[in-house]
Amino acid sequence: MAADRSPFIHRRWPYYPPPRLIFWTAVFAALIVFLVFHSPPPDAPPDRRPTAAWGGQGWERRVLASARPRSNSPSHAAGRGHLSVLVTGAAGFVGSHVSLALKHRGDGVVGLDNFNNYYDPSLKRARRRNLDRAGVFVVEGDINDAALLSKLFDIVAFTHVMHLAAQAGVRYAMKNPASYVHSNIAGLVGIFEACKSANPQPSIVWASSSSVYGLNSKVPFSEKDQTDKPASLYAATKKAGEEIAHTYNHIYGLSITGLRFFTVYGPWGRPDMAYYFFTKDILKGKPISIFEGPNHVSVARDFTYIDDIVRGCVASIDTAQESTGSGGKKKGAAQLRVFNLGNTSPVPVSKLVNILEKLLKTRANINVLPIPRNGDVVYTHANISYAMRELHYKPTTDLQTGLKKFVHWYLDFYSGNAKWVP
Ligand SMILES: O=C(O)[C@H]1O[C@H](OP(=O)(O)OP(=O)(O)OC[C@H]2O[C@@H](n3ccc(=O)[nH]c3=O)[C@H](O)[C@@H]2O)[C@H](O)[C@@H](O)[C@H]1O
Repeated sequence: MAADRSPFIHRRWPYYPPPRLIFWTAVFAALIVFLVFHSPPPDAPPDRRPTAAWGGQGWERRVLASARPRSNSPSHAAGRGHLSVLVTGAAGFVGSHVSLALKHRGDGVVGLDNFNNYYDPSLKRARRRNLDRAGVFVVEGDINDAALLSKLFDIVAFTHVMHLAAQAGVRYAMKNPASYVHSNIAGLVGIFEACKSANPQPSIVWASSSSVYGLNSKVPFSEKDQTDKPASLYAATKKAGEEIAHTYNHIYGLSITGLRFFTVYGPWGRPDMAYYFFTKDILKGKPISIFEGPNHVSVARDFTYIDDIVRGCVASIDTAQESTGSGGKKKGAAQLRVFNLGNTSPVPVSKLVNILEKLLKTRANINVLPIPRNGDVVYTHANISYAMRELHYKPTTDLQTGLKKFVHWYLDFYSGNAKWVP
């Protein structure tokens, strides 16, 4: 009888299933386990689902280890408690330097960066290797990913957020305006949203820009001056960021410090900036353009060396008061500050090129062109008395000294020998 041949009847326990059944059951179980551990949290909206780049137990362990401050950190010794800082844009120029400075003095640091290709991402990856070696884990993700930010704040009670991720570059805003809105407006709001909901709320220090002074002609630029004439979309998004900061401070009690950086340069810098691509082009014998203002006025910048900027950033963290809200509710007035971080010593771009020529021992092939109408301003000069008073900020590196360090790094880096020299 066919029924008698069936393996499933007339059997008594203990029952030993055939090997093929065991195999398929195991495959099925493994599939279920995989789906459970890789599916998004049920409340995550579909467009905010975690990507393969973050999540999982191993990832969380790395975040936690990176966020842990050293028990004998100077911040703790100075009575500021243990600091755990989320640094956005950590694989960027300023972000990588600030992350290392904080880590070296014993603070916990977690980096966040989307490694976009605005400029050569291999430079960002090289910076990330430096950070890895120092024990800073850089999460690969976007500041617009609300689920990722909320996850990071679930895992770590960050005391501070150093928000340096942005779409940089004044002239590129003509080519890709949407990227400025995405990063500098939507991304900033995303960061403030995550911070206001966090419990405890962190204090925030973020990068504004000297470009907010726009078409102002009164120099040096003071934080008290009006900033309602931005000359580029980049400047307009940074100015908008300052206003948005006011709103989040006012409604939610977030402690927020904005830093107006003045043309930051140095080792591990940004290849889209003039000093960097002038170096590259001079070495290649390619012509470079030096812009000049109306009536042949020299275009000049208050070039500021990276180490001075890092000291200003760290001092901003150390003097930031705590946010006053919790669970999205304000409990009292909170600190709101804006500082100029410049060098207070503007240098014409033609002088910068002279210094590079001497350092590179190569004559530049120069075209002098009228300044294009694409967002550039003729002159920047920071008044830094407020930062000197509140942050004890005091820039110490002149352009000659700073460019020497940059050129030294540049030659090493592109011959494959660059080591991190803080
Ligand atoms: O302080 C800021 O907030 C900004 O600083 C930086 O902007 P900028 O000061 O414009 O720097 P950068 O492009 O290096 O041009 C330097 C000089 O070279 C001149 N310049 C430029 C290109 C060229 O081909 N020729 C030339 O003369 C040019 O006219 C200018 O005078 C950051 O990029 C920006 O992200 C933002 O942080």
